[in-house]
Amino acid sequence: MAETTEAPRSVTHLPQAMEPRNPGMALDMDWVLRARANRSAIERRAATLPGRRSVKKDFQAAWLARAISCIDLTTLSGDDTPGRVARLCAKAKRPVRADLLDALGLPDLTVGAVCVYHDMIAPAVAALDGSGIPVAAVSTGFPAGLSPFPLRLAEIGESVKAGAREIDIVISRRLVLTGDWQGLYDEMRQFRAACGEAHVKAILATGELGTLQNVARASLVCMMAGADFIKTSTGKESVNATLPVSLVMIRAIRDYYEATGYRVGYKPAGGISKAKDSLNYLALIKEELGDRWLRPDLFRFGASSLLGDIERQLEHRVTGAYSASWRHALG
Ligand SMILES: O=C[C@H](O)COP(=O)(O)O
Repeated sequence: MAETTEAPRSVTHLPQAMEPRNPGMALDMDWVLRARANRSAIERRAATLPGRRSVKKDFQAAWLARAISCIDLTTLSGDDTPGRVARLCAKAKRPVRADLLDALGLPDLTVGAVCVYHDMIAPAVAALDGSGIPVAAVSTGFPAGLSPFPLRLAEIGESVKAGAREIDIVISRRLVLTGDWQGLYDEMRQFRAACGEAHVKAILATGELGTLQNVARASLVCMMAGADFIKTSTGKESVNATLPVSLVMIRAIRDYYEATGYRVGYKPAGGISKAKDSLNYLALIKEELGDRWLRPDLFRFGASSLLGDIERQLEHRVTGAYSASWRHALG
């Protein structure tokens, strides 16, 4: 089994994004229709990743810290309250106990963002004030994206006004399922325009797109329409982030970068709850896209419970014992 032999370069205090924003381009239908995905080859490659790559024990804590810095710490529940969001934000600012960081020789760190529904933006912005951690809001009739189009655009505007610096939109899956690439492009263009300065993550809901070829094409169309990030899932589909889907999406990101010079970010989301899984995703990104993408301006995990497991693993490295998972609620 190959091991990644290096520590991640600088765990925290990562330089702020200097990346020029993807402006998008005209819809290139030939390119979209050329995009294919060979399911069996992709599944084979994804299946061998965990066996081929492992992070050397000495560097595991640093890689787990890197994973934390890339988490969009998320709560998307009908019973969210300002109190729960404030507790989540406290965790976002101090995701790992100071004594553990000291023992592991890790500097202070925070998560990448806090991700909430519209009504929870204000309490999140208040709780994160002065921390530099952005609030991301899910939008456009999340999770199904089937509310009237003008309302979906208005929702984006309201969330930006409320202080969200990142907007996670859901695409209309039917546009993909019917091959209406122009319709998807136009929709995404308008979502991007409504976001203004806020960065836009396009949620493809890959578990509902039918084929990996559709995932590849939808990824390209959203990037052509100006997505800053492409994101797998809402977390509410029956199949959410997977390694094969990720391989398809990050190869689309690589193709887009090679053709345009613009780096688009990647966010796997939904069902990523184990520290070990987060290391597999980081290894995949490192192999396919390189180190530049292993920073929070270009990579995020959408996750509600991953942080808790990472903290348990870090604690285990210090104390030799695992604590009960209930001690790591909220994250
Ligand atoms: O975008 C984030 C997802 O909704 C979180 O999903 P999860 O609760 O399965 O971690």
